[in-house]
Amino acid sequence: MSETSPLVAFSHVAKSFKGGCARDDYVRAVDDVSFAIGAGEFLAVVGGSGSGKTTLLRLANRLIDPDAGTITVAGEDIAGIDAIGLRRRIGYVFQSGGLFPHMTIAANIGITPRLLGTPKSEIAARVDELIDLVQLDRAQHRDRFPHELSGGQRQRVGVARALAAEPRIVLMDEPFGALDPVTRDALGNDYRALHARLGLTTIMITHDMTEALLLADRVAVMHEGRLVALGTAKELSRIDNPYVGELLGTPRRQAERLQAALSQSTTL
Ligand SMILES: Nc1ncnc2c1ncn2[C@@H]1O[C@H](COP(=O)(O)OP(=O)(O)OP(=O)(O)O)[C@@H](O)[C@H]1O
Repeated sequence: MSETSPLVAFSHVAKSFKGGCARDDYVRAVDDVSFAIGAGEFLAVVGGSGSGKTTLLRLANRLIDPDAGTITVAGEDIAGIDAIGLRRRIGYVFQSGGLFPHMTIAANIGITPRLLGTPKSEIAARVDELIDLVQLDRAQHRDRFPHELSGGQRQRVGVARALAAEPRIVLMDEPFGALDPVTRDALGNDYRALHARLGLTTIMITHDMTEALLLADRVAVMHEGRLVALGTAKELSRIDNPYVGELLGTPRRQAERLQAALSQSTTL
């Protein structure tokens, strides 16, 4: 990662929403958040429900605009970039896949190139390439509808669709959250390999600290709208923050228990 030219940078970013019972109540969804990530980096964002993770992603591709602060992509303030153009440069993978139910898998994957006016024959070739890339079966899956696929297959389609316009940056909102642990693990590892192979820069939200530590280069911890920690697994383990300690406790205990169980079974 280059310290001098981050690919995505947040500087004192804040976003509040009207909420609560009283007319003037505001929820500080994102509160004075600053961080930068370099090209090729994989950042996981963890934190409890309502801590501001999704708001952070939505700010990064101008689905919403901040009340304060600056967000830059490749050094350019995104406030001055056309929002639709920006979104085409940044892939977005939704938790539920976010596929259009009435469209085939091929049509879902090809939607962005189609909106960009890419010729039909080029779209068809690109769709085939993307189906291969996310390890689906062209013959079996290309012309099916989303409800005819498993949850894991739908998420693979979601990843293919996000990559269709060849973005450098991919934002993922809990992409593997609704999957069984085996599928989740396989998809996480496959995506990590794609991230490296395509030279992507990824920001992925997850509720699972173990997944975050295993997949990401660095982990950002959000708590009540604030970024309370950001670092590698090793760096996080040294941070003196009770919330971070609590989040790291589960993977630590799991690793210890697993180690104990494995050493017991080998001595039997
Ligand atoms: N459009 C909105 N209008 C009003 N309040 C909102 C809006 N979007 C988010 N919020 C509030 O902002 C806070 C942060 O929400 P956000 O969705 O970013 O959290 P999150 O960490 O992604 O949560 P989860 O893990 O449950 O998805 C919450 O209190 C939420 O209710």
